[in-house]
Amino acid sequence: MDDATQKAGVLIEALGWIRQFRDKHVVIKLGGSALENDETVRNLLTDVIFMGAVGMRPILVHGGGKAISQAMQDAGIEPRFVQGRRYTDQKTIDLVSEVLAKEICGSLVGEMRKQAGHAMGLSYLSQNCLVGEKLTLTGEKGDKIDLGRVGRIVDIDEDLIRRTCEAGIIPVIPSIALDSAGEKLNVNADTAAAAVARLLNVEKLIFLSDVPGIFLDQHDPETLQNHLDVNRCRQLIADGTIATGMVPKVDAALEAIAAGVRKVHIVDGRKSHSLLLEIYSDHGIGTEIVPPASA
Ligand SMILES: Nc1ncnc2c1ncn2[C@@H]1O[C@H](COP(=O)(O)OP(=O)(O)O)[C@@H](O)[C@H]1O
Ligand SMILES: CC(=O)N[C@@H](CCC(=O)OP(=O)(O)O)C(=O)O
Repeated sequence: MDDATQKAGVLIEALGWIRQFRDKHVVIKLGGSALENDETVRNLLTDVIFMGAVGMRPILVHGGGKAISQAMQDAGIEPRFVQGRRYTDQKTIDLVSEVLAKEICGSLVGEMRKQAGHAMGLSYLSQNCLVGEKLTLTGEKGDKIDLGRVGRIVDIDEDLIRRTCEAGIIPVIPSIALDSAGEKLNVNADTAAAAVARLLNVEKLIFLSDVPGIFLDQHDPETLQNHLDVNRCRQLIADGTIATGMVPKVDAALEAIAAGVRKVHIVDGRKSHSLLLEIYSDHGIGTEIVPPASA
């Protein structure tokens, strides 16, 4: 096949998927290592702009845990985590807000505008869309653990997010919520993305991570799982195959699916144009998590 025919083939393959996903909302969680490299971020944002340009309605929810830890260390504060959540006192929530809502959200919106995309930050700085309440964890002995200004999402401004998408603008949402008193809460970005996906009842939720997907054996690339249903995921968490940072991601995925989200993908954010390959080609590249066969 010559080069031109091959290029046309790629476009024609994409056509079916473009039709299928027209007007469908998709939540993309950007965080962790995927945010560390400028070129990676630029490529990912090009993909997001492409999705919007062909009629899909992407919504970006982002974290930035590594940048927050760096800012804390620069300020002489040692980061401390309990069950994967950052202990967040008043000084820390000020730093978290500065890094997530001002620096990272601002630069993602700026980069998309530079690439002629239409994007807008939705945060407490201008238009808040995440409503939260304080999260208290339970320790191994049933004791209550107070993490300060750490929260969980209880509601979203669905109308604001939908209106933004309908205007052809890509919402960019940092994982900070406001409580009923208007005070800021630090929310884990995986759970924030899953809550937005759940409450908007979107077609897809995509987690961009620093691995190609879920492995049965992380040391053996041949064991990458392309397709897992919810029951298999539960088994893999119970037997320890899915561990560490992947647990909250998969837990959040299972919650989103239970609430009606049709598919969750875990994709390698470091791989160039991973979003386009996952959505617009016949063979996705990461792991897709789907409802149980009988559902
Ligand atoms: N079965 C598994 N398959 C793939 N990754 C796994 C698995 N179990 C644990 N992990 C770990 O989960 C990590 C991803 O979680 P995390 O570091 O929180 O992601 P991110 O920072 O990209 O959001 C991987 O780097 C990997 O070390
Ligand atoms: C409560 C809590 O832990 N919040 C996270 C929010 C950022 C985040 O989740 O960022 P990543 O997606 O890059 O890990 C934190 O402070 O690190």
